[in-house]
Amino acid sequence: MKIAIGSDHAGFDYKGKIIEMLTAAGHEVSDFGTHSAESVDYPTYIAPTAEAVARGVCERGIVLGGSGNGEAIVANKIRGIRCAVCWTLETARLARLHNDANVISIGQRTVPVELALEIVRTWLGETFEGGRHESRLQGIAEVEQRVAAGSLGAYPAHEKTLLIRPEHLNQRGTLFGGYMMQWADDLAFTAASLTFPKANFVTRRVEAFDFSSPVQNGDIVKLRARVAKLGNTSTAVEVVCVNARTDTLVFSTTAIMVHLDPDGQKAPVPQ
Ligand SMILES: O=C(CO)[C@H](O)[C@H](O)COP(=O)(O)O
Repeated sequence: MKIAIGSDHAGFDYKGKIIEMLTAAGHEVSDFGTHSAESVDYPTYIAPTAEAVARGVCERGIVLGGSGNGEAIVANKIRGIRCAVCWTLETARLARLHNDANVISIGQRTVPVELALEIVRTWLGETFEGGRHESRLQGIAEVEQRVAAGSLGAYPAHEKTLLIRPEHLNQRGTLFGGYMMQWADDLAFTAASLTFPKANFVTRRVEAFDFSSPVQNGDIVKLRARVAKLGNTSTAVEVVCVNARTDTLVFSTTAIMVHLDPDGQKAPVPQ
């Protein structure tokens, strides 16, 4: 079986031991890191591990950390992933029988190594029971679909894709940040206004713009804005910009949009 595995520093030791065991048993293991016990942030390694399973590149995934909780949280953000935290043989068994978990998460600081290895063997050895659990998995899939469609959970995202042309460049030949600031403010306004159509928003402020990677002529950038929080008279809109050619973050910021009544006074955001 093709198995994806990933951990942070706190799960690094068990990751190596699990890889050894799986390889010896004839499985093909893709190791998504981390590659040392140096402290790292687990989403960097867990998201690609879970993604490999979601995309069908690997059939199953194993994620590890200190407790395994944060790792499971990350994995479960990826559409199509059902990740269960396992700390006993029973939780490993049920992860398959009831949840058809395609990823499991183990906390290296919570279980002895022999038990961790047995958890993996148990989970791999069991089969989904089906029956009454089928409709529950169907329910999970429907929740995912509604979240993706924006009808459940967070406020919907609004996107804008831009091709960077020569007229957008500064004297150094990279994107002039002022254009980006205008596009970000426009999109934040659009996202707030489409989320609360009865409101009359103006921008109160936009938090720091920290351009973490330059944008070149011919690059394609994607801006995404989403209402993150609703206050009484204002909303906070998250804006994220990614260079779609290089898949790197260009910046992320938050815009505060205030609703004004017909007299130009701050007023509760109408819903
Ligand atoms: O399990 C985890 C997340 O749920 C992490 O591995 C854990 O939080 C890492 O902690 P530290 O930075 O103190 O080593």
